[in-house]
Amino acid sequence: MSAGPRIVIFGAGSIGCHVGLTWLAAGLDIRFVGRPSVVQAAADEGACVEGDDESHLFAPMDLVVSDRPDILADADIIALCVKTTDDLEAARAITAHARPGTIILSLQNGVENASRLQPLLPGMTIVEGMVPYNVIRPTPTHVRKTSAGNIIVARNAVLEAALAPLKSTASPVEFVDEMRAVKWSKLLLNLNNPLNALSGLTLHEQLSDCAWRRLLATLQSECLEVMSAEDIEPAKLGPLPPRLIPHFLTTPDWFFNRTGLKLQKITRDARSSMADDFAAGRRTEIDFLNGTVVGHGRRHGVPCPANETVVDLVKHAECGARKSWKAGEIAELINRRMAGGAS
Ligand SMILES: NC(=O)C1=CN([C@@H]2O[C@H](COP(=O)(O)OP(=O)(O)OC[C@H]3O[C@@H](n4cnc5c(N)ncnc54)[C@H](OP(=O)(O)O)[C@@H]3O)[C@@H](O)[C@H]2O)C=CC1
Ligand SMILES: CC(C)(CO)C(=O)C(=O)O
Repeated sequence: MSAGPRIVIFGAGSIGCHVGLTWLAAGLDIRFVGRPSVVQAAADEGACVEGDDESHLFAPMDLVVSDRPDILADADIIALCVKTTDDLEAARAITAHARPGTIILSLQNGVENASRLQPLLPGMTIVEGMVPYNVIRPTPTHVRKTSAGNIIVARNAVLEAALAPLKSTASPVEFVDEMRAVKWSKLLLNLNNPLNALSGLTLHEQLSDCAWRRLLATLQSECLEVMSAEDIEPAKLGPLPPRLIPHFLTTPDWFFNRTGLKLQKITRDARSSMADDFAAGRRTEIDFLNGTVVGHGRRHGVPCPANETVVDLVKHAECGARKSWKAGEIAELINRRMAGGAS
């Protein structure tokens, strides 16, 4: 058992299980709060984490997984891994059980997590993190990393010490001073989440098709305009400066598929986390992704018809309307909105 700080993963889903099991394999003191189905699966089958050419198996006795948030009481760090739509319920449990001053590391997508969480969690120290890669979960406790990248976290001395053992592993965590730039850069990638969900395709199939990439490029161009209006320069997370990515996306399939898809190491079974929400019939994080672009665009007078169209389609789909679209159909709706028509 590790003598380091105790880390409780709140939300044992795709990211929670991937991060928690990877850190457990590195010898960190990890516990999980999850749904009863995850508690049962951990007790029956143990767990498995795959990715970065490694896999780790855990026997039931290696795991502490509970559906009772009272295990938060002796947490030094809580890694918040629920969907942003579940923040309120999570915050209530944390406030009721965790010690004041506990570090809450948000590993959620979205650019405004710290400012949204702080009033929900007064007295706690909120730190933002960013998970650049995709994870799929074939069974409740079997997770697989399905694209490239390592976690980035805002500089924080306690977290840097706690996560130092990861330095020598395949999954080191990078600490940065400018987290806002990192989060907005990730938002550019997450603008694809609704497109992937609405396409019904895997990420590999969808991104192999220039028609979908052109749509993503349009969503990103609007977001980059909004960032300029807000004086945000997105961080360079890969080989390309973020402002060049929309151009790269519109290169021919033969070129993009041999470069972009390969660089990102996107496996054939990856799907966006919003596609998971569609499949489970859950509310999505659209308000915190493309919806953020629309909101900031309105504030700055930057038109965002493509993001507006996609937000509408996802919201309608959440209410039971059509979930599966072709890229050309979405492009047509965007064109109509740009021309001032209804979508
Ligand atoms: N999946 C991915 O590849 C990536 C996801 N992200 C981000 O990470 C965050 C988590 O996403 P992801 O892991 O996909 O989501 P999941 O839905 O897979 O995991 C969240 C888990 O938390 C559970 N949960 C929610 N509230 C509670 C609660 N109060 N008590 C116990 N368990 C709870 C959920 O259960 P239930 O479903 O029953 O509500 C679910 O099992 C999101 O912000 C997402 O955008 C970032 C990068 C990649
Ligand atoms: C890694 C990425 C961008 C994959 O789509 C993601 O963040 C998600 O699925 O939510």
